[in-house]
Amino acid sequence: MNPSPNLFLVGPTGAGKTTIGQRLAAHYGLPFVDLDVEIEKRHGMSIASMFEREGEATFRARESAHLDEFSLRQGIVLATGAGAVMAGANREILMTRGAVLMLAVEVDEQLDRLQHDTARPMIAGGDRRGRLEALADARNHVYEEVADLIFRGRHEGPDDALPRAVALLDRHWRRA
Ligand SMILES: Nc1ncnc2c1ncn2[C@@H]1O[C@H](COP(=O)(O)OP(=O)(O)OP(=O)(O)O)[C@@H](O)[C@H]1O
Ligand SMILES: O=C(O)C1=C[C@@H](O)[C@@H](O)[C@H](O)C1
Ligand SMILES: [Mg+2]
Repeated sequence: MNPSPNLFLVGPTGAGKTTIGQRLAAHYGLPFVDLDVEIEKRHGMSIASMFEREGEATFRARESAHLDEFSLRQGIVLATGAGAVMAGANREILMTRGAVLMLAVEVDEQLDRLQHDTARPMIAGGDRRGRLEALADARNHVYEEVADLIFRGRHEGPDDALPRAVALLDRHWRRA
């Protein structure tokens, strides 16, 4: 049972916010919202094209507006984009409108999971490891700051991760 109005997922790219978020929503019988997907649908273009054509600042403004709009719903599982926590206004929304679950993942595991990915502008170009390490240095402490609980990803598939995440949430909600 979920006594929180919403469940927000934060964490680095490739941590599983989309994949595990969808499965958690199905498990708890709640609607799932992926902020990145909603922004793409609303503006009719991929995030990669948005970065290229309109710039990151435009994307960030849309990300904040969408987070504000969707987080006012009750009883949803919402996956944020990996950079959403970097804006103070977004952190305030996340911390006041639901429970925040951080999905944590090591850079080696991110590299493994995203080895075939070409859609993520923040890690496009060369030196993917260097980019992921720099993002981890800048962001991991911020995810931890907003999180009510932290799920640590391992080298396992989503089918094995899901029951561990459910157990963590159930323990948290039993205590709440
Ligand atoms: N244990 C696991 N947990 C989550 N995802 C996994 C796991 N193992 C493999 N994957 C794979 O990792 C890939 C990245 O996951 P996903 O797209 O859910 O990350 P994300 O956190 O939503 O990233 P982004 O912030 O870039 O949207 C997917 O292809 C997913 O199937
Ligand atoms: O790491 C980031 O800042 C981003 C992650 C994705 O989820 C998208 O929100 C976008 O590509 C930006
Ligand atoms: Mg995602």
